[in-house]
Amino acid sequence: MKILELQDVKKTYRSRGIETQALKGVNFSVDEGEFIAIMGESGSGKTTLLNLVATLDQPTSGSIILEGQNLAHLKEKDITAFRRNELGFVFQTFNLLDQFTNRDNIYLPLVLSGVRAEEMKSRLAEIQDQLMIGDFVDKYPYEISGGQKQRIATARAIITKPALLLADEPTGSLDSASADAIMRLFTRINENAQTILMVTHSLRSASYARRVLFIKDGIVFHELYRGEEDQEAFMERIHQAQTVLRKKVLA
Ligand SMILES: Nc1ncnc2c1ncn2[C@@H]1O[C@H](COP(=O)(O)OP(=O)(O)OP(=O)(O)O)[C@@H](O)[C@H]1O
Repeated sequence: MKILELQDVKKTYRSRGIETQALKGVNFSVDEGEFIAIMGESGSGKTTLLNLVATLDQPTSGSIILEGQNLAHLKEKDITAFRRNELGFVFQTFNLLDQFTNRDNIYLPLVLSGVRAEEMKSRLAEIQDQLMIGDFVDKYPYEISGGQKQRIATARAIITKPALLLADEPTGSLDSASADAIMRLFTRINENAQTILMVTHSLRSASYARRVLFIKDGIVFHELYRGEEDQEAFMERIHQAQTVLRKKVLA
């Protein structure tokens, strides 16, 4: 079953009389239960793509079909409900609220959905150790580092058990041990049938995915499936593909 389909998606930004074509016709689909990494150089359109799927912005043309629903045909209130019930996000900016403790930031989406306090506690307990957030979960966001904020933001995104998890550079601010811990957690989430779409610059993080999409100048340029390969072999293949693709562009 397809959870997501993009058909000829284009996005042009217009600001101060300047037009930037960030996406020039993106086509791909995602089956339920996939774990996909999106790679591409800075400015290639990765965040734009994720924001469109996250329903935070609309394409200039083309269709985005999420769980069988064309987003362009949904009313704003249905989109809000959809976002809350089906999607989880980890943004580059984290979007944590400084007036709440980290714990309350993590609980916030559950509070909004009316989940009981006991249930919130037990859900946090399931992920707290792997995210290594126990020591600062009762501090405030302004009291912790960028990498620690990233892990709190990740906890908030996954605590609702979203059908589709969208993550923009979820390991961007982390050392390699913390990055590996997050990627192992993503793998566990994915094994529980949740779908993941993750933007990353990290070869190592990408090698945890089952498929890698390469985006270049606003289009999907290439893709790799992991198949039966182990992570090391897949990482090597992603690296080779990157090198070849870069050369092709320069040639
Ligand atoms: N709000 C905006 N207004 C105008 N142009 C924008 C806006 N957001 C992004 N762009 C432009 O669209 C293009 C794609 O940007 P995007 O942020 O999607 O790239 P990216 O691949 O995520 O880059 P990075 O890896 O650096 O985060 C870039 O040329 C960027 O300058």
